[in-house]
Amino acid sequence: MANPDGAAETKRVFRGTLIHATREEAAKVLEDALLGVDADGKIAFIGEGKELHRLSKEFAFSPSSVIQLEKHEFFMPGMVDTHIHAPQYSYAGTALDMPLLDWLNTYTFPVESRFKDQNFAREVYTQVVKRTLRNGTTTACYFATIHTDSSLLLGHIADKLGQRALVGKVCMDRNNSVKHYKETIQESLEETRRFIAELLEKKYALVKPVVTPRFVLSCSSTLLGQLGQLAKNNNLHIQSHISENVEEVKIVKEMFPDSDSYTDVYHKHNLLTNKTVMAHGCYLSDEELALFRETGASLSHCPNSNISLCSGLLNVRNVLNHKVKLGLGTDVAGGYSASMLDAVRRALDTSKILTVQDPEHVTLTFEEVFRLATLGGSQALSLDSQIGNFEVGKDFDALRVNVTVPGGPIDLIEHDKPKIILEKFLNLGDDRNIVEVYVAGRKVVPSSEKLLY
Ligand SMILES: O=c1[nH]c(=O)c2nc[nH]c2[nH]1
Ligand SMILES: [Zn+2]
Repeated sequence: MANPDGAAETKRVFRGTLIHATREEAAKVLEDALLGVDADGKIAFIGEGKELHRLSKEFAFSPSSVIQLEKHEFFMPGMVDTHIHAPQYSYAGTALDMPLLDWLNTYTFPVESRFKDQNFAREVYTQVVKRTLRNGTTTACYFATIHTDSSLLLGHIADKLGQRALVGKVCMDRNNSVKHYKETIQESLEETRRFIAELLEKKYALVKPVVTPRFVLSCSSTLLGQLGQLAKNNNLHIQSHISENVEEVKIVKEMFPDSDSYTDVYHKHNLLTNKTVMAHGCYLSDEELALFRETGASLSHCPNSNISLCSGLLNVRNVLNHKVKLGLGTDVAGGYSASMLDAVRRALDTSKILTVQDPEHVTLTFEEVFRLATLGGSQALSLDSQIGNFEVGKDFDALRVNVTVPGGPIDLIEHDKPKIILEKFLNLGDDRNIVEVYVAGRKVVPSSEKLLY
C-alpha cells in the first residue's frame, strides 16, 4: 500500500465520532469522521465519511478495512498527566492526614528511600505504568527517586509498555528527616549526568529525561544553579514544585531574602524555561505569573493533591488570563488517584469552590477542563507539536471511549448528543469505558505485551 507521495503507508483507518480540543474550540466534535494512521503512528489524514472513496484512493487503503466505531463510541486524544510521582503509587490512597512538609518527612521520604531496591522499584513502576495507561494517560511526566538505576528502570518499563514519558531522577542534597535519602551536590550532579546519558543512549522513541530538582527546600542554591546550567546546555526539560503550601512559601522567603519571589528563585537559577513544568503554584502572585508567561514556563494543576494535603486552591482562570501554559496532574500520592479523569473532576470542583467563595469568579466549563487534560497538558510539556489533539502529522495518541460498555458505570437514557456523552464520560466514566488506548499508533490497551527483563 505505497502512498502516492512516498509518505508512510496507511496502517489503520477509523470511522466515527472524534472529539478533541483546538485553540479555537475547547471540545470540537467531528461526527462520521475518517481518521487514517500511518505506519509511523502518525495521523495521515482526517476527513468526512462521505469522502471515503476519494480518500481510499489517495491514501491507498481498502474501504472494507475501515474500522467502524459503534454508536456510543468516540475517539478523544490521550490524556497528559503533567505531574506524577511513580514511587508514591505504592501508598496511593493512604497517608493524607498531614500538611505537605510533615507529610514529606513522615511518609514520602521513608517510602522513596526504599527504591534503592530495584526489585521493589520494578514491581511498583510496572503497576503504576499499567494502571495509568489503562486509565487513559498516554503521556506522563514522572518524578522517580534519587536512585539512578531504579529511575532508568522506570524509563525501561514505560518504553516496554508503550507509554510516552518524561522521567526524572530526583535531585535533593538537603533533607534532615531520613538519613540516607539525600545526596551530596557532587553525587546529585554526577548521577543526574549518568541518568541523562544512559537514558538517551537507549534511544527510546517516546521516553526522555527531565531534570528534576525536588523543590527549593530540598536543594542548595549551588545544586539548583548547576542543574539549571545542565538543562540549558543540553536543552532538557525541567520539572519541580512551586508555591504549593503557605509554610513552604514562608520558608523559601526566609532562605532567599534577596529574591523577589519563589518564582524569582528558580528564575535566578536558570530553571524557568519554555521546557519547564512546575507543579501546584497555588500562591503565585500576578507578577510571578507574568514571569512564567515571559519565560514560557508552565504550571501543572494538581487539584486532588491540593485538596488532600489541604495545601490550597489554584485559580486556574487567573492563570489562563495570564496566558500561562497549564496542564493537569494527578500528583500521586499527595493526590490519591492515579486517574486523569479524577484530576478533571477535582479541577472542576476546585473551580466551583472558588465561585462559591467569589461569585464573580468565572467557573471553568467541562469543555475547558477537557482541553487542559489533553491539549493543555501537551502545551505544558512543550510536546504540542507532536501530541494533544487530532491534527494531521501529529502522533496518534488516542482513547477509544465506549460509554455503554456492559457492566460499566454510565446509563444512557436517550439519543444523547456527543457533547453530552463526553460530559457523562468525564464526570461518571472510568477505565471500563476506555476500551482501547493508542500511543503513537500502537495499541497499548488492551496489550499483549509481556514484560521481560
Ligand atoms: O505534592 C508534593 N509531593 C512531593 O513529593 C513533593 N516534594 C516536594 N514538594 C512536593 N509536593
Ligand atoms: Zn508533586
